[in-house]
Amino acid sequence: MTGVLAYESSELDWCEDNYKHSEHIAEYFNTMSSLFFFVISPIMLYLLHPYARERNLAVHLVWIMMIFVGLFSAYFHMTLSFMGQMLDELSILWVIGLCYALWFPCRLFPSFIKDRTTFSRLVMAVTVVTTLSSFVKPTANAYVLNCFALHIIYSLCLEMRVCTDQKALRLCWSAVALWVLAISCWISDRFGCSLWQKLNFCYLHGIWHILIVIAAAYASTLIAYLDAKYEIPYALPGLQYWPSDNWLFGLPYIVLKGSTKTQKRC
Ligand SMILES: CCCCCCCC/C=C\CCCCCCCC(=O)N[C@@H](CO)[C@H](O)/C=C/CCCCCCCCCCCCC
Ligand SMILES: [Ca+2]
Ligand SMILES: [Zn+2]
Repeated sequence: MTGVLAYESSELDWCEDNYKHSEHIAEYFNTMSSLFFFVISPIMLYLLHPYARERNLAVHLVWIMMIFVGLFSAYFHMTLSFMGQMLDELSILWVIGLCYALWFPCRLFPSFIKDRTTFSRLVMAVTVVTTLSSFVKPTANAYVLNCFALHIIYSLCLEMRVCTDQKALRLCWSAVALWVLAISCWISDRFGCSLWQKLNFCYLHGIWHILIVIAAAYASTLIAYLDAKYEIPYALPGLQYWPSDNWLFGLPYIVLKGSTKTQKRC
């Protein structure tokens, strides 16, 4: 057991120099940038509360679990332990599973699935199997997770093809652009480390942490907004940005201009 908790017991080691700034923290900047999850998650919990209250309080689990993703990510980069790696990757997998169960559009369900409860059970089964398989070849886990990201983007493209809502389209492009920037940093840190070491700039993985949490905030709000338009149309959902709609950068959230509760569709 102590083996998997030991410092540097993971096969992964990111580009940032180890123990450069602290003898107890393997990758200082990567650890500190994981704390960004603690900043964004409570804000998103607060901003999405009106939508969650109307639609399903389980929506709050997404950003509660993202706090754990940040915690496990910080623990992983602090220790580079195998336990840290698995906690980091499996917590991401379970957040993605939860997002699928909550928000994947009914009209994109496989034909043999008739309702969200059955779909959620299928997602649960896939998540459990993926969790167990992740111990077979742990170095492949990150690539499997990135494949889920590609499927999310593909599903978003299907949804946006029929969307004429300019605010939703802008949010979609912003989310995709942030993801492209984030994944470029992740790949560059993974495969271009010798170049970045020559340039004395080994912080790309830390920058990935900051960009991916914002991309997740954008993408999850967009999917929740499309879901709200379909499932609770009487609540007249709209999109706004915090702290101000007029700022170039802000966190998106859903405003509900109507209120009466009626029967949900799925
Ligand atoms: C219908 C589904 C809607 C889904 C909405 C999006 C839900 C967001 C879910 C997860 C958030 C990702 C959190 C990333 C944590 C990063 C921690 C980390 O750096 N881990 C690395 C090791 O330190 C590890 O190597 C990373 C592995 C890859 C993770 C891939 C995450 C995919 C995130 C998907 C984000 C969607 C963005 C879509 C943009 C249009
Ligand atoms: Ca390192
Ligand atoms: Zn990381």
